[in-house]
Amino acid sequence: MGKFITFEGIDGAGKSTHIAFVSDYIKQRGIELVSSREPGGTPLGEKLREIVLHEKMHLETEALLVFASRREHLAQVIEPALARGAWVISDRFTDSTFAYQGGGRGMSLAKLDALEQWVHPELQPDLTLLFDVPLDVARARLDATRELDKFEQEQSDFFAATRTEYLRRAAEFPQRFRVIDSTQSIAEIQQQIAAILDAFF
Ligand SMILES: Nc1ncnc2c1ncn2[C@@H]1O[C@H](COP(=O)(O)OP(=O)(O)OP(=O)(O)O)[C@@H](O)[C@H]1O
Ligand SMILES: Cc1cn([C@H]2C[C@H](O)[C@@H](COP(=O)(O)O)O2)c(=O)[nH]c1=O
Repeated sequence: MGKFITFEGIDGAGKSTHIAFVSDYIKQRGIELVSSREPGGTPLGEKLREIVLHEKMHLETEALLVFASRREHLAQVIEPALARGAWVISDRFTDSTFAYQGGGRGMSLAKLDALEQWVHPELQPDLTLLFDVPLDVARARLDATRELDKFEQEQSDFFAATRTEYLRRAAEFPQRFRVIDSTQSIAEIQQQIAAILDAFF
């Protein structure tokens, strides 16, 4: 069985910046690696991603769509890869749903727990890297770089609640979460990630 590593954080925290570094670090060990993302990761999931990131909808519709994308992602990509011994890294997974739809939008965590139990009762990431930054730092990074999607246009109270839920989950599941202070330089963060991975191999 392979290992499953997830990347999490509020928009602009910097998680995508470090995926190539982690990918290279793992591949250097001769390990087969599958790199993916959510929502998305499959042709159907990418169509759902477009809808989730750009259409307004009821918060529970949003949660159901991200879990639908995840079900397909698990069936088509994650589970077969892990079963053949490959490692999988995913830019976001279920912690994002708890943080964004639960924390940010205020959806019942009990309903999200039920969806998680339905969609992946057995599977949890082996390691979750949570990139944590104050909201103003994340916002400044996003404003400097790109056109903002539906979530990125949310106000600071949404991201404050999202970040709080992430940190709550990190405290709840300390065995798999590693919280990275993402205000550090990219080089410092990579050093920290390398130490985390060295301990994990
Ligand atoms: N530690 C850092 N110091 C300075 N700038 C950074 C740092 N990390 C990332 N950035 C810059 O911030 C911007 C956003 O980074 P990135 O796209 O990795 O964020 P993200 O958390 O993946 O966002 P999203 O979830 O919205 O995709 C990029 O321009 C990136 O170069
Ligand atoms: C998996 C997942 C994602 N989201 C949100 C979080 C982000 O704003 C976008 C994905 O964009 P990224 O820049 O590629 O990280 O989708 C969500 O609200 N719920 C989820 O479960």
